[in-house]
Amino acid sequence: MTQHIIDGKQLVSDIRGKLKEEIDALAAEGFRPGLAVVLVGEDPASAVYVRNKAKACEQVGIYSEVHRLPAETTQAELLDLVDKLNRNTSIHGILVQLPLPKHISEDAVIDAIAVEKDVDGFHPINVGNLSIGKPSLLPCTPAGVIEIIKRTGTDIAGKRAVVIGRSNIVGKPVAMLLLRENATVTVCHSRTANMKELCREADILVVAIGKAKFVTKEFVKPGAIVIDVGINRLDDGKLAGDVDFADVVDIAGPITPVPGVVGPMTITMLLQNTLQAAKTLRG
Ligand SMILES: Nc1nc(=O)c2c([nH]1)NC[C@@H]1CN(c3ccc(C(=O)N[C@@H](CCC(=O)O)C(=O)O)cc3)C=[N+]21
Repeated sequence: MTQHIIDGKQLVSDIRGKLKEEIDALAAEGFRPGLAVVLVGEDPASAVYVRNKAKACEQVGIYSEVHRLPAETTQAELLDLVDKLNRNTSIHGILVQLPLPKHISEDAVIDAIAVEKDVDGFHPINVGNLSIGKPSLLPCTPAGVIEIIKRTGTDIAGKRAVVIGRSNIVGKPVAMLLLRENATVTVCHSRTANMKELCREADILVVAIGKAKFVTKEFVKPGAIVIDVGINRLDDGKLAGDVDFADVVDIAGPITPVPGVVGPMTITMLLQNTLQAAKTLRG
């Protein structure tokens, strides 16, 4: 019984295939979307993601450039680069990889990115537009989560959705997007009482808490959709999600394994955002 395990490869290749068609059509008109990725310092995990992003861009025909800056880069130097990228007309998306070294204010850097080029959807204007239901660039992981749920064939409207985690980059925006799809949304966090009982009410359970194998079968209603956003490196070097997959897989409905679905979908949504930004900026 594995047909309810969501196939990330299939999902991602479907969407990237459609993006490529659209990008090829733009190329025929002499226009090419461009993404700039900025990496400050030497975090090895970040280096892997940045390489994956560049590879994905190449796959669909998006121009990409990676700016690797030393860990000692000052905030002023980084802001100067962001300013140049804001004014560079062949760049339509700017992603500054987080976290940044402690001497640089992430807020200051995010605020400096042109709203139209903010393909992470982290700028306060994009966050605000999401929350009041106006068009905006959506944060990639949350947008990917909604896309995954929709592609299971589920009608989100009227469903009970529970999100575990309330971060600005995943939990809160996922809750906003589920609300926009007319789910009834509950957000759980470290101070939530009766978390298992609340989660067991969920038709859709999204887990972004950052604790390996936190969610066991006592959290899951039989047949519920389980989306695991966690990526935790275990002592043995393997990756594990926030969901104890082996424990939950037999009781859950459609479920995402880690690695394989949410991560690659995040990158796919980054490609989609870059295309969207490019079309907007082109006018
Ligand atoms: N400004 C900014 N935007 C981000 O979107 C951003 C960021 N900073 N900082 C770091 C996190 C992390 N992140 C991932 C994206 C894809 C995978 C991914 O594709 N993971 C593969 C496995 C990769 C592996 O083997 O390590 C998977 O889950 O199947 C993982 C993590 C984006 N992030």
